[in-house]
Amino acid sequence: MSDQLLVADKLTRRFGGLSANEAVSLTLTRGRLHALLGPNGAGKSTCINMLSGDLPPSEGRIYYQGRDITALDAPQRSRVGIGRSYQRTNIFPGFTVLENCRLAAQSRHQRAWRLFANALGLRDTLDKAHAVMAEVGLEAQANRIAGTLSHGEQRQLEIAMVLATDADVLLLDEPLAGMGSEEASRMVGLLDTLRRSRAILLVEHDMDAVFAVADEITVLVNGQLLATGTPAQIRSNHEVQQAYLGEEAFHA
Ligand SMILES: Nc1ncnc2c1ncn2[C@@H]1O[C@H](COP(=O)(O)OP(=O)(O)OP(=O)(O)O)[C@@H](O)[C@H]1O
Repeated sequence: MSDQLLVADKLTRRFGGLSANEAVSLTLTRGRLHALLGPNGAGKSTCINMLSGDLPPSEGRIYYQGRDITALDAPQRSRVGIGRSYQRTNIFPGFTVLENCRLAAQSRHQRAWRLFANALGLRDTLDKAHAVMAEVGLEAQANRIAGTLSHGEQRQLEIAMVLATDADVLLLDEPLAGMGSEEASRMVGLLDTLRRSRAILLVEHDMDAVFAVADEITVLVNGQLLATGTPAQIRSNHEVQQAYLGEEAFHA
């Protein structure tokens, strides 16, 4: 089905004797935000690293729009349409917001860029940069040096840079980390909008945000998939409640 953009089929990743992910399967669908939850060390980063191509799986396959992309590395996956953000902000702090977005736009079209380095190519990346700045709400900051933005704006910029690569699968690793409540609710609003035309995988510790924005939630514990379901199903799942004993989000 064309709306199923990314399918992870029984992904396993071992580090020596440890199974950081054991036969984890999940599907990312256009128009839906899928959150990945789990206590520290559950295997969330390992999972996102396998989907982004930063870490090869020990076993299992990954499909993008039906095509097996397991063998593609991270830059190749970025070019087919899978973008990721990292736990730590990953921008060029000495460049302006606009320049950061243009560099990201160029990275997707690297080959075309070299062959056709002409005015049209420059215009295309400039147009793309303006479009993504507008989409995340940073248009007014276009000429600011990225390193002088607030923490929340830097995370917005990082997402703009992922969008500039034309990604339709967004793998977002803790985009709310370190944010105050106002910045966090702005980011939740942004995720809500971005999800409409893309598929999003969200790794996030902020439970309120996850339950507010997710269409579907997968819970990992010790590298194993404990449950997948709607927020309401996950909240009332007894095994999940046990894994998160004491967490308010599961006792509402
Ligand atoms: N490169 C590595 N080498 C060895 N062990 C690793 C490596 N990366 C992760 N692990 C181990 O795999 C398990 C899962 O780690 P992972 O970082 O994926 O969990 P996580 O759910 O993202 O945790 P957190 O919420 O703390 O970020 C942990 O036991 C971790 O120590």
